[in-house]
Parts: sequence; C-alpha cells; structure tokens
Amino acid sequence: MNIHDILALGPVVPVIVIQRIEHAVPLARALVAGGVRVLEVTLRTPVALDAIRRIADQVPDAVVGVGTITRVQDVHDSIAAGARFGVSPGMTAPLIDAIHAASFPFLPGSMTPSEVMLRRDAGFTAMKLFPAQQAGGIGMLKALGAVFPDVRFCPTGGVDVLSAPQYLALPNVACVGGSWIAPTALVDQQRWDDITELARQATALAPTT
Ligand SMILES: O=C(O)C(=O)C[C@H](O)[C@H](O)COP(=O)(O)O
Repeated sequence: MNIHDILALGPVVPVIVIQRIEHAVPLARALVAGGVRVLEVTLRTPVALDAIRRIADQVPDAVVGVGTITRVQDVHDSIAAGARFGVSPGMTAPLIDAIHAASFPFLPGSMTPSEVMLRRDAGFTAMKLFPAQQAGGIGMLKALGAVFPDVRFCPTGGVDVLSAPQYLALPNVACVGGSWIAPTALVDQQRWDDITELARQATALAPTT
C-alpha cells in the first residue's frame, strides 16, 4: 500500500502515545474493534518502537505506522520494528533521502506554501498539515487547495471530534489525525471499551459543511 491507500482506509488516524508496553496490544485491538485500522504510534516514549513491533506481530488487522519521525535513524528503526508507514511533523533533506532509499510510505509535515512546494518537489503528494489549527485550520486548507489541487492533506494538531467533519468536507483532506480517540487518561485506566466506542464514533464521522 502506498501512503494514499493507507490514508483512504478511514477518516481518522489516531495519534497514539504509549507509556507502558503492556498497553500496546490491547489499545490497538480496542481501536481495530471500533473500525480504526490505521494507527500512528508516536516516537515520544522509550517503549514506542517495541509497541510498534508488538502491534505489527499481534494485531494483523492494524496498519501500524510511526509518528514523530524527526531523524534518519528513526526511519531505520521504524522499518525494523515493522511499521508500514511513517509520519513527521516537518522534513529535512537527509530524511527525504532515507525515505526514498527505503521506499517507505510517508506523510511529511508541512505548514506553509513553500514547505508544500518543497515536499512536492521531493515526490510527496500527501502531507500532514501540522500543527493544523495553528497553521490556520480550515481556512488555510481552502487556500492551499486553490493553489495545490494535486496535494492531499491529513490535518493534525488541534483537530477534534467536533471540527473533524468540517475538515473532512474539504476536497483536499484525505483524513484527519488526532489524539482524542486514544486519550491518555483512558489508556492509563485501560478503559478499552470506551476507546472502542470513541473509535466507532470516529469511523462513523461524515463530512459536514
Ligand atoms: O507527535 C507527532 O508526531 C506530532 O506531530 C504531533 C501530533 O500529531 C499532535 O500532537 C496531535 O495533536 P492533537 O490531536 O491536538 O493532540
């Protein structure tokens, strides 16, 4: 699957922070049970790579990817752990080389028109608008859509269950990303049924203008 195929699997990509390794598999199963298959596990905790490895091995219906990729080593580590795609908040020339060399499906972060142009020149036509709300949210995506109709975005950062349908209504939005589907408090308390319910709601989100 290329990155466009992956983003087409659902309207919402959960941004996941795993603090305890024993939460990885039950959390992934809870999300998949609610219909959310594409998971972005952020490299923000020491257990993140091990969590990806376990999810890749034990939750075959999940399409597990890595978020917060900021260094070349992150790309190598993510692929070795079994990640199917990567996401970054921004982009660097060394990262571009590593991603292309590995043919790793990738969603690079962009926040300005020049960044969109640089990523597109580097061969990317799907991007994460990050941080989406601070970048200008829906108004920014409309403005970018007018000049870059060939670029599809996954806005992330400040998107929630209330604003997601408005983002999803935009023609240049493939899906949205957000942490609200796997909130830290629910994960800490291992409230997997509640997370499945949030995933179900997210899966059912329909675009509204
Ligand atoms: O960790 C990363 O790779 C990031 O780029 C940041 C996350 O995508 C956002 O922090 C999610 O934003 P919220 O849904 O507002 O919590």
